[in-house]
Order: sequence, then C-alpha cells, then structure tokens
Amino acid sequence: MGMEKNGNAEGKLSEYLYPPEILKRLDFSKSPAKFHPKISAVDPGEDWMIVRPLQRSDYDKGFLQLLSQLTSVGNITRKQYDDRFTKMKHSGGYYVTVIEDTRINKLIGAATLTIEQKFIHNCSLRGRLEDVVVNDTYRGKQLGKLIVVTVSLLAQELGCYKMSLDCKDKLIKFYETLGYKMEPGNSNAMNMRFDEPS
Ligand SMILES: CC(=O)SCCNC(=O)CCNC(=O)[C@H](O)C(C)(C)COP(=O)(O)OP(=O)(O)OC[C@H]1O[C@@H](n2cnc3c(N)ncnc32)[C@H](O)[C@@H]1OP(=O)(O)O
Repeated sequence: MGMEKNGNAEGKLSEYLYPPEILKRLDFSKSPAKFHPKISAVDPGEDWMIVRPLQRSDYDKGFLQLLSQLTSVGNITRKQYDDRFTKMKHSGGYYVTVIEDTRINKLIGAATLTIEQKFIHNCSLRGRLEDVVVNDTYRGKQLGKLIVVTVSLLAQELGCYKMSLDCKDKLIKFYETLGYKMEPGNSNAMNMRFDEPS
C-alpha cells in the first residue's frame, strides 16, 4: 500500500505538460536554421542533454530561476506553480518545452508555444512563441536555436497556419535565421499595460 502511494506520488511529479512523443515526430530538415554540428530535439548533441515538455517536478529543477533570466518572475510558491501547471494542462494549448542538463538535474533552456483557437481561416490555429531563454552560462552553443526550432516545428506539426513572436530589435537577426520574417506594413507590436501607472 505504502509503495503504491509512493509510486503514485512519483508518477505525478514526473507528469508532463503535454505528451513527449510529439517531439519525436519533428523533422528538423524542414527548418531553414543551420546547425553546426547538426542537432535536433531527439538528438541534442550531448548525452547529458534532453529536450522535453515541462514536468510538474521542474519547480525543483530551477525552472523559475531560468525564467528570471528573461524577466521578473516573483516569489512563486510550489503550490502556485502546481496550480498553474494543472490549469495549463486542463485548458490545453500550452506547450512549455525545456532543455535539461541531466548531470545536474537543472533546466538550461526553455521556450513556450501557445496555440490560439480561431474561427477565421476556416477555424484555424495560430501559434505564438513566448518566453524563450537559455541559461547565460550555456549561451552561444546553439541551444537558443534548438529550443526555438523545436517549438516552431511543433506548431507546424500541430496544425498552426502561422507562428508569431514579439522581440527586441537586437534579436530580429537571430529569429530571421530561424525562418521568421518582418512583414512589410504588418510588423508592429502594440501593448496596453495594466500593470503600471500611466
Ligand atoms: C519571443 C521571445 O521570447 S524573445 C526573448 C528572448 N530571450 C531573451 O532575450 C532572454 C535572454 N537571452 C537568452 O536567453 C539567449 O541569449 C537567447 C535565447 C536569445 C539565445 O540563446 P543562445 O543559446 O545564445 O543562442 P544560439 O547559441 O542558438 O545563437 C544563435 C545565433 O544567434 C546569435 N545571437 C544569440 N543571442 C543574440 C543576441 N542577444 N543578440 C544578437 N545575436 C544573438 C548568436 O550569435 C548565434 O549566431 P550564429 O549562429 O551566427 O553563431
């Protein structure tokens, strides 16, 4: 009985946000990105590296610390993380994808694909690339390319008709090498902020 309980608890911790098998279907030759040496989601080039969906247990693998290299995260408790994971999983459309250094059980890269359901374009799906980050000591080793190409191919695999992103000007070149384009007359991002006084 006790064993079973432990087994269940462990099973829950290793729970994935989305089925990891989808990542095996991605064809990296479809991406315009150039990898030297060649790497992909199933074969990231080092046996201590794995590309996989976010897991419930990633609270203990430095996921929030990694995100704090991108923007402010706040003091999120385990319960808050757990509740958000559950809501994302139940609502569907959230594909938070990470790279883990399995030698130290720490996440070293992450990117999210969110999928919007539409009525237009024949009830189409639109992907958005969000929250891309690589741990600063691992940068410049193709991991940014790897995680972005992974979620971009995932969007295509899941039937999105397009994938969009917002980024700082200095990253435009980076994303262009991965197949993203500034569309003339149609490349403005506008925001209305509710989190700061006007
Ligand atoms: C949609 C969004 O989320 S936008 C937010 C993006 N995230 C951030 O800005 C967070 C802080 N930055 C990072 O985490 C990283 O610098 C990343 C994710 C942007 C890039 O990760 P890296 O692992 O260093 O990228 P990678 O090694 O794959 O670099 C790919 C190429 O882009 C170039 N590049 C990487 N970062 C930058 C940058 N900040 N500015 C200009 N060029 C860059 C590299 O020189 C490299 O060029 P090369 O292929 O000709 O050598």
